[in-house]
Amino acid sequence: MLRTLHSIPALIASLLLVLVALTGSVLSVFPAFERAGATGASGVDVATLAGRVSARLPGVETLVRQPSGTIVAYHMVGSEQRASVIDPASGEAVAAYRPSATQRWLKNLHRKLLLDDPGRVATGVAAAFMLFIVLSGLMLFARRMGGWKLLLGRVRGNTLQRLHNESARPALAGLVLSAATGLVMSLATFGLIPEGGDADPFLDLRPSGAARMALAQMAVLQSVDVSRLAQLKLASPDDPSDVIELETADGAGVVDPATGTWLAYRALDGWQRLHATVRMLHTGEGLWWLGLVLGASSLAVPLLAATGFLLWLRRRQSLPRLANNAPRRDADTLLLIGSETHTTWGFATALHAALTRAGLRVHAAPMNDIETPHDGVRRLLVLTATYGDGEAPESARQFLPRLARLAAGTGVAFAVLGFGDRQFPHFCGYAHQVHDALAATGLEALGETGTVDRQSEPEFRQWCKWLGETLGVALDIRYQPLLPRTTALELVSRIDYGADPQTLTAVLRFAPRAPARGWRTWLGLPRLPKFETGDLLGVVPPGGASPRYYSLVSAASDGVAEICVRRQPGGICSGYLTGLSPGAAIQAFVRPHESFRPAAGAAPLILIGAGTGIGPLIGFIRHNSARRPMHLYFGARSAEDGFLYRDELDGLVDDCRLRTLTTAFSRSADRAYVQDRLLADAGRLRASIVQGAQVMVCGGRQMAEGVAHAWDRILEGSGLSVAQLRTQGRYVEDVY
Ligand SMILES: Cc1cc2nc3c(=O)[nH]c(=O)nc-3n(C[C@H](O)[C@H](O)[C@H](O)COP(=O)(O)O)c2cc1C
Repeated sequence: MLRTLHSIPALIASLLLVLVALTGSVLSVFPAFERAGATGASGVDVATLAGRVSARLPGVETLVRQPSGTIVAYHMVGSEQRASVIDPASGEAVAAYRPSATQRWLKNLHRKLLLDDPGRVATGVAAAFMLFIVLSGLMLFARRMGGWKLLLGRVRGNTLQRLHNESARPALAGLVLSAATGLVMSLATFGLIPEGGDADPFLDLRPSGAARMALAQMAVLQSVDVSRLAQLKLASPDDPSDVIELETADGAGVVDPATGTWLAYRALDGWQRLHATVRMLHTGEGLWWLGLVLGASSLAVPLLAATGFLLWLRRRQSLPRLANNAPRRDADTLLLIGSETHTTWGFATALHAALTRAGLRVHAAPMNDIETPHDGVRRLLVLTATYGDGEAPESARQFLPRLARLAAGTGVAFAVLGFGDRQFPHFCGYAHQVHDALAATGLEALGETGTVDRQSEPEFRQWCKWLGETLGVALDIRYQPLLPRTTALELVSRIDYGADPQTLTAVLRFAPRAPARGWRTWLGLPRLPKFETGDLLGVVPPGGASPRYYSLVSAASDGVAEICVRRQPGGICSGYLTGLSPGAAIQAFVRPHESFRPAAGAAPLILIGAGTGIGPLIGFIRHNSARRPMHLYFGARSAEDGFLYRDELDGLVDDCRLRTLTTAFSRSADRAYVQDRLLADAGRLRASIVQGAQVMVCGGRQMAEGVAHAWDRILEGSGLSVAQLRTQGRYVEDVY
């Protein structure tokens, strides 16, 4: 709900917001410029200034201090009124005062869209929208990050999500301030909040005598520093009954020209002070640096509007259209889905179709729509993703609070399948919470919570198989992940490792397949898709339905797509790839894997891999032209069997791209695993981590679990843990 509310106004108001924000950004620069050009008047009191100016400009009527500090005198020359910029040190007019026409035009555009009241209303509404969007966006962002305390943590998600959130974060405070102060100013314009200063005007005040005191001698004027001056209107020389009017940052009053003392004075009331402060905070007039900060924040608005719109569009497009969704009242099975970026819906759709084909009446709905199941419901199936720090995704946010209010169910069995990512400390944490909460209401659990890591299709199928067996129905799952457009790649070289042809490992290098002829060849096309080392190459074997993913060793800038593939017994895709000869072509696509990249900076990298897991790690080392300290722990069967990239690694050590290479061979006399090598180097590794090192692990799940366990031992007593490092993005894995 919040998300929808958050997107729709963003869509409607985005153009208006962008216009108001951009004009605000440009306007924010003026106070800084004016401030730079203003002649300083610090330490001078108003009496001295007025004395100096009246000596130099006998026809002076009014002195005005601009928020930038510039003093402007309005004075008569003959019968003509002029405005001049004054040098406070001498009282001399140094230039004619000409306010910028561009600035005035921009202000009109910013405040009222060059219209009158309708424009003012529109910009007022825009300010209110902006405030709403920024505050609701902030709440969503905090939830996604796992709480307010983690607001400054590492932003995760795809490129678009990260671009949106990372550009929003530094701009948020500035945008809240701009929008809130803009809103207050608009409300005041339309009289919806008081402006203050309602007291009666000063009327009929007369000088106490005919003789006038010299301005420089007047006590009241002496007591006001020029930096507090707003306006000083002098008494007319031709009218003996005229008085002096003085407005300062603190109040306004009338000064007796005969004595230089107050005839009347009134300090600003609370509302006037509030509006003065709000105006200063909004415009930066009088606080130029804040103006620049707010202007810079507003620059983020077009980017946020564009990325927010694209994210909203993506979410809409990925919403499923469920065929044959049974009405809730007829259903015997409830299928509840907790999802944020909708991939879980793809799995739910396949399960829904299979259960329906098996003869069940299935009603699928977002988890937030939970209601007390009616009498005909026999089973409740929950498929949910996890976000933040083990928390609910958007469409499940209301689930647990609502469940707590529902009547305890009977005769309903339930099963929960979690979708998550093992790289997060609370893998499928929310699914586990849901399981426990359902069990606590007295429902019967069909089994333990199932989990699916990174949308793994085999793991999903395995759970469905278990579910089918448990329910006693045959489930024919026809899950079809939506595949991106594929590119034809041609195998240009291969190097084989391993003694046993059944389990050999091949390093395969592909280049984009050039069309036989045509304009694309002339233009130097085709090209490789964009990818970085560590991204995944998705390959669909001929006749296969779903892709297998291989970590990319190379980056697109290397001109080839290089992967390491181990032939798995019975593996369709690995068998297909390791059976290719140079010249053969495959269809492939790239899936970014942004969380598996070396962090920016020069901190050491500790790379740990076994078997084909060395692939992306050697890719990072190859690209280490800055000679950042990199240490590789590599595990294989033996120096003769499975020691991938052996010669190249020696070269990389000589070249200092790789500082240290530590090997662990599981089938040699000195039998060891990478974990053993890590534990042997515990002291050095702990020191490295304390200095900010990042750990990158790539390989099979068992190895990764053993390595994480070893690291927890290594970090004992350091005040750090693998879980903490993961949250900081300093312990990342590519596990299969
Ligand atoms: C910002 C963010 C936070 C995440 N937090 C977790 C987490 O704490 N635990 C977990 O197992 N998975 C986490 N994930 C992974 C998602 O749960 C996983 O990708 C899931 O398949 C997404 O499903 P959906 O597309 O239906 O929302 C997170 C993903 C993102 C983008």
